[in-house]
Amino acid sequence: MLAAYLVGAVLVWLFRAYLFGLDTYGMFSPILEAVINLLLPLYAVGGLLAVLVLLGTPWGGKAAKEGLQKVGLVNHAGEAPALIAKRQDTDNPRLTVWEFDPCGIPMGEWEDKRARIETALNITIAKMTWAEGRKIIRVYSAPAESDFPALLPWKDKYLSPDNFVLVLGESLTGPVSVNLANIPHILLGGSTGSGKSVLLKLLLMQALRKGAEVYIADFKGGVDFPKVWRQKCHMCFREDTLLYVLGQLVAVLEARKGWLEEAGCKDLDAFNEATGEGLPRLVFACDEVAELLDRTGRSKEDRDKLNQIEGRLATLARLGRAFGIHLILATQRPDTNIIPGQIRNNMDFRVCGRAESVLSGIILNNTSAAEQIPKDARGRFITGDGTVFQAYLFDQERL
Ligand SMILES: Nc1ncnc2c1ncn2[C@@H]1O[C@H](COP(=O)(O)OP(=O)(O)OP(=O)(O)O)[C@@H](O)[C@H]1O
Repeated sequence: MLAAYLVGAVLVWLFRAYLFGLDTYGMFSPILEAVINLLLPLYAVGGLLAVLVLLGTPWGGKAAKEGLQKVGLVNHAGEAPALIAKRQDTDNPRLTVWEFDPCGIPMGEWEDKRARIETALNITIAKMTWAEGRKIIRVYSAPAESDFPALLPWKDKYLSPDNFVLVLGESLTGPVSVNLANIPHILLGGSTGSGKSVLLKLLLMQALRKGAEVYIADFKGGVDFPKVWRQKCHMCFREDTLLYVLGQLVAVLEARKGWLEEAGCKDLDAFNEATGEGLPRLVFACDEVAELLDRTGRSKEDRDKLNQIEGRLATLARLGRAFGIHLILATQRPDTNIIPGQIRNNMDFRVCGRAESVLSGIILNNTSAAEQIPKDARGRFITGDGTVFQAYLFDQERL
């Protein structure tokens, strides 16, 4: 439309004598011609400026700003974020990327108002990230009607060929995975029935298939782990056994430390490559770690034992990465001080299922994150970076 406007202006200017009948105004003709000569270029320049302004404002920018204003995503001055650009995602054509100038609104507030932003923009948000050194907020969206399947059965072809990548499920942006070689420990949270035990086992199954040795603490006598698990994993059914096993893992850590130092290798993979040793990764898992570490009503002797268990877990959490020793801990209890900071702070990959705000705050440092998971969703989780995904459901009898 603007191009037609500009072409029209040029044509009018070229044929001005004919169009305005300049010759017919006698002595006023030169004045009229001068006025037209001045006005038409001004008209063209005005059009050009309009083009430039429109090019700088993406399609729908005004509506997006108004929508966000209406749902209350505003800064102290009452200003809503400005849309800078909107495009199709190059990696995943199903997604649209919205780039906003956040106008000083912190990411936490975007997360808190996620559902309202979805309504305002009529989209389903797949994830939100900072870009360009926190100058821009990128919102990755799918069409509003997009949803996760209620069930995503596990298929063996999903097993990652990469060392030591474990896959968890699928988000709207694609598969969600974690590489234990880079992020060594995983903390899973979720209220009862959220699907965290199934997710924990999904991760352990992949670790086993990749050649890791798996250690499981389970004080319910193994009822949660069918026979096939007990055959393939080292099970700890009692606190004494657990203390002993954790002691062994710390001893392995110390031994590996010496070997790596001697060989001048920075981590387990480098050591295995340099020496051809093939030392396995060791994974320790506990489905209810808050329960395990709870001292309430326990005798002095038991509390001493739990202190030692906690100390050994903390050592593994702090030093395990380089030596290929990993923790995967799950909890459903929203007790802030039961998982000690020195363990929790070293668990960098955090995932939370359906949960109350306190548990969501403990796992993800964001009390409203887990609200994005519908109450009836099973196996639906959100990661620390705000990615929602549906976990693969696998048959735990077929380990
Ligand atoms: N990924 C999934 N997809 C679909 N359904 C799932 C998924 N994971 C779990 N479920 C369903 O949810 C039920 C509860 O799962 P799970 O036992 O893992 O929950 P939980 O959070 O560990 O609860 P609890 O702590 O009480 O054991 C399962 O029996 C299964 O029917």
